Amino acid sequence: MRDVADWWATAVSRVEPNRIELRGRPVQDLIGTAGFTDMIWLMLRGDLPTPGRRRLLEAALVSSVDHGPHAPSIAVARMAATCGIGLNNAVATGVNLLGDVHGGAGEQCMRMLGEITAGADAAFVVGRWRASSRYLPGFGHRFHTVDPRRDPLLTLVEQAVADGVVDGAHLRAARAVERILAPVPINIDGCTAVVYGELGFAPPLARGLFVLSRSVGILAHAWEETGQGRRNKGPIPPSILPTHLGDDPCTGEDSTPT
Ligand SMILES: CC(C)(COP(=O)(O)OP(=O)(O)OC[C@H]1O[C@@H](n2cnc3c(N)ncnc32)[C@H](O)[C@@H]1OP(=O)(O)O)[C@@H](O)C(=O)NCCC(=O)NCCSC(=O)C[C@@](O)(CC(=O)O)C(=O)O
Repeated sequence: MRDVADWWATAVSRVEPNRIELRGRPVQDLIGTAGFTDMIWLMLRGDLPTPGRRRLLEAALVSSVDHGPHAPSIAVARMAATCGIGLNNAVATGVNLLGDVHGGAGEQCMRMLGEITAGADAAFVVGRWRASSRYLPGFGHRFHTVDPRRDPLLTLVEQAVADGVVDGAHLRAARAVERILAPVPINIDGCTAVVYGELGFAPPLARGLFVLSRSVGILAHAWEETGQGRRNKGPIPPSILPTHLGDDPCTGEDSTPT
C-alpha cells in the first residue's frame, strides 16, 4: 500500500479533501497575501523570498516577457493562432521554440559563468567554450548592440550586491566574459542568467524561468492575433515569394542568387 501512496510522492503540494497546501502553506493564507513572484519562488525553492530577492527575480521575469514579432517565439505563436489550433496550442508552439539559440541559452550561460565563479580564469573558460562553439551562450544579438534590458537589470544586481542580498560572483563573471567578447554584447538570456545565478537557481531553471516569463508575451500576442481574425497567416505576406534555388524547370537556367 505504501508503494502506491509513494507513486507521486511530492514535497511541492499536499492536496486532500478540503485541504490544499503549497510547500506546507495553506492556500487560503497565500491568496491575497502572496504575489505571483512570491509563488514562483515558493514553489521552486520551498520558502518565500526576502524582499531583496523577490525584487531581483521579478525584474528578471519582467525583462524577458516580450520582444515583439521579430522574436521567433512570438512570431510562431502568432502564426499558430491563425491556424485554428486553440490558444493553448499557440502558446505551446511559441514556448517550444525557446532553446539553446533563442530564449533558452541562459541554462548554458549559467554553467559557463559557474565555471568562472568556481575559480577558473575567465579567458581560459571562454577559450574552452569557444573551442566547441563559435557562439558563447548568453552573448550576441541579431540587432541590439546594447540591449535596453541589460543596464536596468545589471544595475539592480549591482544594488543587490551593495545591499548584501547577493554576492555578485555571477555579475563579475559575466562582465569578465563581456570584456573578452567585446563588441559582442551580453543578451537577455545572459542578463537573466546572471540574476538567476546570483539568486542560486540551478542552471536548467534559467531556461524554465525564461519560459515562464516569455509565456506572458506569447499569450498576449497569440490572443491579439486571434482577435484580428486572420486565417492561415504565413510567415511572410503572400505577395512575397521565397527565392527559388536551383534550375528553373522551364528555362533550365540556374535561378540561385549570386
Ligand atoms: C543570438 C545569435 C544567434 C545572434 O547571432 P548573430 O546573427 O548576431 O551573429 P553572427 O552574424 O553569426 O555573428 C556576428 C559576429 O559576432 C560573433 N558572435 C555572435 N554571437 C556570438 C557569441 N554568442 N559568442 C561569440 N561570438 C559571437 C560571431 O562569431 C561573428 O563574428 P565573426 O566571425 O568575427 O564575424 C548568436 O549571438 C548566438 O547564437 N548566441 C548564443 C546563443 C544565445 O545567447 N541566444 C540567445 C539570444 S537572445 C534571445 O534569444 C532573446 C531575444 O532577444 C531574441 C530576439 O528577439 O532576437 C528575445 O528577447 O526574444
